Amino acid sequence: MAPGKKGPSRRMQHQGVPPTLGEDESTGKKRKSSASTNGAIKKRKGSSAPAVKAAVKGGLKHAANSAGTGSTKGSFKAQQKPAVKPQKKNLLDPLEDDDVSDASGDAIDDPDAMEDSLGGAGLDDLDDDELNSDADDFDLAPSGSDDDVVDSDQETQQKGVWSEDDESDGEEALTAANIEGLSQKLNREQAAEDADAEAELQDAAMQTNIAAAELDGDEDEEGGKKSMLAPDLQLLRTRITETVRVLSNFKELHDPSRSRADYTQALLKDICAYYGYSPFLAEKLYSLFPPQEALAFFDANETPRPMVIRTNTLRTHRRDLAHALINRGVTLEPVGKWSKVGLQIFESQVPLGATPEYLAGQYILQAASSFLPVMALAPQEHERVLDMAAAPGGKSTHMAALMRNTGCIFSNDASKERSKGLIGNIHRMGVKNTIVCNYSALEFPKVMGGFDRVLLDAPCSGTGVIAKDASVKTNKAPDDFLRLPHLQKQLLLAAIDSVDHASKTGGYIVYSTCSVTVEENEQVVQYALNKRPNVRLVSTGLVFGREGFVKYQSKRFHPSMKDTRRYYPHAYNVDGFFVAKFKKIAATPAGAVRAQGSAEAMRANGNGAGVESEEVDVDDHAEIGAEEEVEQGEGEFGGWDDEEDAQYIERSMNKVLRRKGINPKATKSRAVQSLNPAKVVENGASESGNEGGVKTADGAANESEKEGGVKLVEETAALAVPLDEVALAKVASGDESGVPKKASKAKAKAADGAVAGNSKKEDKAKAAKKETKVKVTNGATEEAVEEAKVANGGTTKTPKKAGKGKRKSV
Ligand SMILES: C[S@@+](CC[C@H](N)C(=O)[O-])C[C@H]1O[C@@H](n2cnc3c(N)ncnc32)[C@H](O)[C@@H]1O
Repeated sequence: MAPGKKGPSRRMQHQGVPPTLGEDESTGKKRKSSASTNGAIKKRKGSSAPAVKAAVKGGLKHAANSAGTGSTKGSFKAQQKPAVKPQKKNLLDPLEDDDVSDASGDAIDDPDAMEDSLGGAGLDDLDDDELNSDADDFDLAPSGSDDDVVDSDQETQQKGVWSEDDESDGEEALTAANIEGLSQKLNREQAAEDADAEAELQDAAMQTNIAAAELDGDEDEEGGKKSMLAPDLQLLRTRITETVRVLSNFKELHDPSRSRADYTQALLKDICAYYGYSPFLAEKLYSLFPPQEALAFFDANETPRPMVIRTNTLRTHRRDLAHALINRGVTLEPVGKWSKVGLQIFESQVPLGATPEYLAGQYILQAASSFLPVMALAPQEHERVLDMAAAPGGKSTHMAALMRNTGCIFSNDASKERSKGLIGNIHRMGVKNTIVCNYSALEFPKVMGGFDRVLLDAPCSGTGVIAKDASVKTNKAPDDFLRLPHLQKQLLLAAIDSVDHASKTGGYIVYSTCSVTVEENEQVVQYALNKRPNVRLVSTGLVFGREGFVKYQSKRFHPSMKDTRRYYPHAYNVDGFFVAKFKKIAATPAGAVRAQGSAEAMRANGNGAGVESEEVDVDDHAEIGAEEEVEQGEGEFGGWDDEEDAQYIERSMNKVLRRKGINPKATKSRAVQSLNPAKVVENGASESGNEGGVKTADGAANESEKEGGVKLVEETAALAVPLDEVALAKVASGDESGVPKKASKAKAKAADGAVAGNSKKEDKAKAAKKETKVKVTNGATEEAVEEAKVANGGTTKTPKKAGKGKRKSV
């Protein structure tokens, strides 16, 4: 629903049985939303709130502004009510509805909740159970403040009851002789009041009309007055639609006095006002689509995606689960032919996060788009698989089901807190082939390598899930789209380097985000292709989704980028998502790994925690890598290069500043420095973790970058728990297949996720690491950095100079 529109609570609406989620874009928009979930409710609440707040605030400003523009004090006060109140009520009522309907108390597992269409699948399809199928089958105010507003309200009331006129009237004795006269007088006064009220209403309406006229693109003559008027959402909408219409057929329809840029500028302004986006993000998202489609995208972000559950085929069959839930009064349908385990929920009498079936682990609440990366990865039975950023476990548990609890999954997440949810889901869902670890994924493959497949469901900006988290509309800044991609690139290289190219069954890496920006998707993939020529993009095998960009603005990507897949809420009624699948065709050269500090770290560490030579055959890689390095020539092939990245980041920052009319050189001292990429590296996406810099779409955000570096780095250090201290969910089953020797030794310690005692050596190293990292963040010298590196086994990021020295000594 567009902001400001009033309607019955979504929960109250009977949805009937809409077509199922699917692959057909053309049908994607026909479906109405389904039963609310907590997630969906929160999302809707969140998505309306900024616009509502803005509108209400705007309304107050509007009223106050009238006072500042010539109204008498009295009339200003009297005007406020009609000008503000109706709109306030209109806008807030739906939120109240939502609050009431928020009682269902579910949505625990995956913050994702979704929708889409592919038509056709009915309950008859329920026996297409994934258990029996192949994983690959998937197919204010100038003069007035708020206080003034309150005062004026009170004064208006007083005048009505205790004005001098009233007092004298009240004292005049009521007699038979004067009763008629007094009555007439009262009538006259009443009529005068009514006329005043009417005039005020008209005045208020006229002001709205003034706003409307201004919406037509007229320049604001009174400087600032325009922005203080309440936005008339209906008029805004009309103007947005009209501007889009002109932009879609510019040649024929445009006013010759206005350029395309003028229209676009005006449209973006309206989009920000109507939907509540920051100008920066509105432009970024708008630029992904033609105007008409951009509008559909922004609209789709105002509506929650349908709720979907994924059947846990380790515990039940979809048909059985469907029947059990139908018996509890749940209206559902298969999600679409593309999934054999998804059920779309249209209505539920029971909280879906607390049914006996849920508690028994028969399903997980999971957005449809979250199925896709796992389907693309297609893990096979008996394989060794790494889920690099796994919490809260929606994808790990899906992988376990596809692998029928065989082989071994390493489910890693840098957030200890979120890892608890991951462990909970693993236990609830009867997953027994999974080891939970708590590293920054940047530490891989130092921690362990040689995997058959790796999933990197990367921390991202969340621009694909705005319907779920409306704060994304305003809380993203340009540097987020530098910092996050920087981290994502590093993580992706680590993912590639963790895969065994010689795997008999695999050798695949899937990279996914719930973001739609090019910076976090195609650019990251392209970076990996540049830095790791030993990987190729391959088909995801997913039956729907748009091709990734090969061209975007002035950027050109490798033609194989067509193999990647983009998902949009307006196109498929699923969360915005991106999926890329790589095949590793040769070992990563040692030089490249060394450039990341991994191989180097391994040696300095005497072969890092949990690493067994047969699992990561460093020497083997080194040998093959050396050959390849000769073939490819030095410098063409390597790990990430912070200096190079820093230059890209600075160039990008300068561009942004120039676009804003700021001279980057002139601002070097402040604006640029405040966004200094070096600072970003120190504070965030660096060293053994990205934690300081990472905000994840689903709330895994580590806000500590705002809280100061010390806390952040302490957390970072604490997160780097060696594998021996890891929660070994697998232990519960006694199954040790695929567990490295060191890891399996520690199993008893970690069965319940508790961290058992460390060896003294590890404690010392950790303490030194923590201490030194704090120093570094506080502006430590190169020596301290170097010292940190030594204490840390070489993993701390070192200034290039120091780094070189260290490398020489290796
Ligand atoms: C998109 S969420 C993952 C969702 C998960 N794959 C699922 O399906 O349930 C991203 C995760 O990355 C984690 N994360 C952030 N930085 C990380 C890092 N450097 N290493 C590993 N995990 C990281 C966050 O804690 C968050 O849980």
